[in-house]
This record gives sequence, C-alpha cells and structure tokens, in this order.
Amino acid sequence: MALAAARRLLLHAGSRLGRREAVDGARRFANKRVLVETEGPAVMKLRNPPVNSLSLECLTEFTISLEKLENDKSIRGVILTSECPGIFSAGLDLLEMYGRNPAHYAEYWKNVQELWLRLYTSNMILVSAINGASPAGGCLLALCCDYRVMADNPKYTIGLNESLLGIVAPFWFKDMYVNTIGHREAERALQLGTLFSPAEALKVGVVDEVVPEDQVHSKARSVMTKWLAIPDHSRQLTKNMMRKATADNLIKQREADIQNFTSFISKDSIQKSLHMYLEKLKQKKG
Ligand SMILES: CCCCCCCCCC/C=C/CC(=O)SCCNC(=O)CCNC(=O)[C@H](O)C(C)(C)COP(=O)(O)OP(=O)(O)OC[C@H]1O[C@@H](n2cnc3c(N)ncnc32)[C@H](O)[C@@H]1OP(=O)(O)O
Repeated sequence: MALAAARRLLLHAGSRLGRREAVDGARRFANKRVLVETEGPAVMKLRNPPVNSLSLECLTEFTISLEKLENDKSIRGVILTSECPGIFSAGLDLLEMYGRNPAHYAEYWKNVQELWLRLYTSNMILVSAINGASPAGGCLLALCCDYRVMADNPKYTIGLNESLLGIVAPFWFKDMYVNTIGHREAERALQLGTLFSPAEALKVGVVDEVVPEDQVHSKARSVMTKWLAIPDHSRQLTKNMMRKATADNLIKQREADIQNFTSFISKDSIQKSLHMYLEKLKQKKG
C-alpha cells in the first residue's frame, strides 16, 4: 500500500518535473535517484550515491522512469549509465536484505523482479555504458541490455558475485547469465562468484566492447545509432523470440520466487553472512 502511494506520488512529481524542464528547452526529467535525458539518444543515469545501490526507492524510481520512456513512442532506445564516479552500480541494496522483516523482504523482491522483467523484455534498444564497478545486481542491469560497453579500467569489475557473500543468485539471474556467456562459463563464474576485469569480461562475453574510459559514452552513442538503423518491428520480434522463454520462466513462478527469497534471506545463517560481509565492507575503510 505504502509503495503504491509512493509510486503515485513519484509519477506525479516526475511528470511535473518533466513538464517544467521541457519548458526550459532541456528535454529531460528526473527523480531523486534517476536522471533521464531525452535530447538525442535517451540516456538514463543512476545517481544514488555513494555506490548506486538499488534501494527500494531507487528501484521504484528506476521502474517509473523506464515506464515513462516506454510510453513515449518517440523514444526507441536508451543508454543506461551512472553519475556516480567509478561505480556503475553496487547492485541490490544490502540494507534492504539485512535486519528487516519478512514483509519487507517480500516487497523488496517483488520490486527487484518488476524492474528486471521490464528491463529484460523492454521493446526499446538498451545499451549500457558501464563506467564503473558493476557487481551482482549492477551486472544484472547491464546483462538486461542489448549491448554492453565497458570502460577499460582494471579497477572496475563486473560479475555475479553472490556466492562470495554467502548468498545464491536466483534462477533467473542464472538463466540470463547462461544466455549471455554459455552454460560452462556461467557455472564456473557463479560458483566462484567471479568479478571479471574489463579484459576478462570481454573475453568471456559478459561485455561486448571495452573502450578507453573517456570514450564509453561516445561509443555507446555510436552503438545506439547502429541499432536504431534496424527496423523496430523486426528487431523487437527477434528480441522477444530470444528472451520470452527466460522471462516467462519467472512470470509463471513469481509468487513462489518471492516466498523462496523471503525464507532464504530470513535464515539466521544468511543474515549472519550478510552481517559479516557488511562488516568487511566497513573495515575496508579503516
Ligand atoms: C536456494 C534458494 C535460493 C533463493 C533465492 C535467494 C536469492 C538471494 C539473492 C539476492 C541477490 C543479491 C544480488 C545483489 O546485488 S547483492 C549486493 C552485492 N553487491 C556487492 O557485493 C557490492 C559490495 N560493494 C562493493 O564491493 C564496493 O562498495 C564497491 C561497489 C566496489 C565500491 O567500493 P568503494 O570503495 O568505492 O565504496 P565502499 O565499499 O567504501 O562503499 C561505500 C558505502 O556504500 C556501502 N555499500 C556498498 N555496497 C553496498 C550495497 N550493495 N548495498 C548497500 N550498501 C553498500 C558500503 O558499506 C559503504 O557504506 P559506509 O559508508 O556506511 O561504510
């Protein structure tokens, strides 16, 4: 209920902002954590500092922004990137999965599923300009895209590292990984929780291209231009043919997946693992 109300408020605020900024001549709209520019190729920038973690609020704003773009028939493609220096996205917000109650976990997971389904099955062309670290849910966002360009900086890593946290990537994360890099590579990378450097990610196929850091955005734009030259109807039908079975696999068991997540994440042993991981992140500083 609370989330539905927040969603209505955000949609309302979003459209107000959209109108005001359009009058200023800059075609863009923004929520607090997501900025969307629609001048030229549309660009969606995550800005949830310090690490673009996907909190419930951030997920909601992201989903709403995507919905607005999908509803604008003049927009055929979106570049997904980050405004936080050195970070694409740190993935799901660990604080949404730690020390909360089952109802919260269920609500959070429903929103994770919702964003994934929208992104993965989007009719728009999605290109990610990966300009920073992209572990776990950050990698998931990138994997939803039709093409991934990553900055050539060995400090940035990408991959589904869930097993390093003592948690398990859900079957639909796994399915998408398999679709992208093949069964053997996915099996190994998932068990080891591998975080790939840009060069390794390119080699294994997690990303499609690695370019110097200052060229990530221009490359993403030129990729978008190429993809925009393809007729929408044939490209969309082809995308749907490639992705539908994977999305349907989750759609037919959404409720069971929410139940699985809620009972898994509520376990004492899993909460303990998350606690240790969060402590490790804190100690990194000291
Ligand atoms: C068999 C049954 C199966 C059932 C299904 C169960 C399914 C469960 C699966 C759940 C899926 C989860 C997917 C995820 O996405 S989990 C999140 C994984 N993310 C990570 O591991 C990233 C962790 N973060 C980092 O590695 C680094 O922070 C960074 C992104 C490389 C950036 O490093 P940097 O040095 O710049 O910054 P700091 O590390 O100092 O971080 C700054 C502060 O941000 C906090 N932080 C970092 N990441 C997160 C996060 N993901 N969520 C929340 N908060 C985060 C960090 O603690 C610092 O906070 P502080 O300033 O308060 O200390």
